[in-house]
Amino acid sequence: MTDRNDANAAPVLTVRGLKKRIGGRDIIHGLSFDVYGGEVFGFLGPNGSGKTTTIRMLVDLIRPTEGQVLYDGKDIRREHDEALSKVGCIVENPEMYPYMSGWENLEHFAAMLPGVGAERIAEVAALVGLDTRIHDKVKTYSLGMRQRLGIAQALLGRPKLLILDEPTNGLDPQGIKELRVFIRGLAEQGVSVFVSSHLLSEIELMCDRVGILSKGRLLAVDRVDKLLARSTETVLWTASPAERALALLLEAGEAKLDEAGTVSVRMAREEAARWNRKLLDAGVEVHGIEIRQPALEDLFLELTEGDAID
Ligand SMILES: Nc1ncnc2c1ncn2[C@@H]1O[C@H](COP(=O)(O)OP(=O)(O)OP(=O)(O)O)[C@@H](O)[C@H]1O
Repeated sequence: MTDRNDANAAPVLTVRGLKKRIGGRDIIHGLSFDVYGGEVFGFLGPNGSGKTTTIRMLVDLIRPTEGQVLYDGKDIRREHDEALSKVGCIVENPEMYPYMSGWENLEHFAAMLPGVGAERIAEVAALVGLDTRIHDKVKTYSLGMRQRLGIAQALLGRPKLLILDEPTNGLDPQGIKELRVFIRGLAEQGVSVFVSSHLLSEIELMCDRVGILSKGRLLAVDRVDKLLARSTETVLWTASPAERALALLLEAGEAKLDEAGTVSVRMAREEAARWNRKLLDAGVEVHGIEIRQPALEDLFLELTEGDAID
């Protein structure tokens, strides 16, 4: 994994000051970020945070109120066709004809793209692992296969960036795993992927960087490991009397006592020894300490707390 702060890395997608106002209400409040060549960028936010609205602006389905979207330096307003030729996108469920075969569906879309013929259709079918079933009718495909056919369609025009809106929706864990492997494979071949999700855990493992969206604002954009370094560990004490341990640890932070009698509190690993001594000095018997690594999910939930119910 390369460090995307490298000044020489060229962005495939550049977004600057992107805003959307609908019906007098600001939905998107000025997003700015870049997606670089060959990286997988996760666009994360709870339901209703504005992911789909943003993606619609990125692919020119709706017009931004303000701001700029550039693909490979080409502005989607001023150099519309050239800019959009760099991007393949699946927003929600792609339209497929169930009574036609996968191949016929791809042929249908290829007809709109100059220079895309049978050879490229065979290539994308193989790329998404549908080569053995490509001549079967789409109505016989599983959801995962339909999804892959949608991706094949988006890849027909050899885009530099693939945009996927909530691609894990409706997939079982095996399907999610396959999608992850596939997306990483695409990135390794130099195709950048922008993938949105409301469930961090499902895409954390496939992304180089993530942007966390809440109420139309990007709260953080960084590499997964750097985001993790920002969050603190949780320390769990099994001690008795547990209530006494809780009372003391409440001085350290928002300590909680669970039904099993374990007191948990978020604190840096280095702090744990000092607080443990305090417990012992106060006559609390400590039976065990566990330091739990922060999960990106915790940081995500913390940053976006309360967002989904707004
Ligand atoms: N055409 C519209 N008119 C009015 N409000 C809209 C419109 N489109 C989106 N919104 C509002 O903008 C906010 C963001 O919606 P959006 O669909 O972009 O969120 P999302 O993050 O994609 O969520 P979800 O995953 O639920 O689709 C929501 O509060 C939604 O109600």
